[in-house]
Amino acid sequence: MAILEASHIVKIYGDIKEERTTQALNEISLSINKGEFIAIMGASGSGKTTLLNILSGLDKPTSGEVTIAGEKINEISRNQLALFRRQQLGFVFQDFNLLDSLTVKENMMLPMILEKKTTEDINQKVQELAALFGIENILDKYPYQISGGQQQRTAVSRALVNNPSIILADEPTGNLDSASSADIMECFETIVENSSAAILLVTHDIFAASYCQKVVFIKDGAIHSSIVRENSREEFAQLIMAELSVLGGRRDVF
Ligand SMILES: Nc1ncnc2c1ncn2[C@@H]1O[C@H](COP(=O)(O)OP(=O)(O)OP(=O)(O)O)[C@@H](O)[C@H]1O
Repeated sequence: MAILEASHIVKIYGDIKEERTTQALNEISLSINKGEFIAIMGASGSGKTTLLNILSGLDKPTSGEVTIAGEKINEISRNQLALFRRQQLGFVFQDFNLLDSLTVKENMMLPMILEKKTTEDINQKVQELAALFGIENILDKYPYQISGGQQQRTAVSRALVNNPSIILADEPTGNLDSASSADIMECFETIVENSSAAILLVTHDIFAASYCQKVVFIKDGAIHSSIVRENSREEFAQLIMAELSVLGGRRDVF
């Protein structure tokens, strides 16, 4: 069942009357099923961030439609959209986006407090996710007292507290060393195995993308191709690398 459906998304930045426009997305259609784990790759400027912003309701498309969990997000009012995003979507960012003045536990609690969950439910969820991602012993620490990998595991846990239908991750391994990157990608694998949440990540990192079940390549704002993982992660990484070289663009920006 599709949890996210994007159809014919077009995004044009700028003032059409002044003729200073950039077409960032050109007729992108994409469907993500429950429990799917997908990466989007493409050269710098190909439209990845624009697409993620539109899929998450942060920005509106010039034309086209996004449906998440059966709701057309373009038709949801501003106030309702904030609520919808908190209930249906989980976000993970490159720079973790934790609140510095709150502990790990408090960072995880915040989205549940905003949802007015009971203290019992909140504590239970924190314990459950902390155990799943191995952060039980740092729950009372502040972000500056823990490593980047631990901060990202906290951010992944926070993204999951309200049981979202889909997790959107923007370069989640961008600020991590290779060991912590592997760690976070394994956390995502755990999510896919243990819940029905789908995961969509945007990345330049072949290693991170190789953990996914499918990689969609975009070029000049349109879907260029997609490949599905069938065998080992190492073999999939080779396939991704080959596809990126066909895609063209500067290698150093992937
Ligand atoms: N707010 C904006 N106003 C005008 N043009 C924009 C805006 N945001 C992005 N663009 C343009 O739209 C195109 C797609 O940009 P986008 O940021 O989505 O690419 P990207 O694939 O995420 O790049 P990167 O990998 O470097 O983050 C680019 O040509 C960019 O210059």
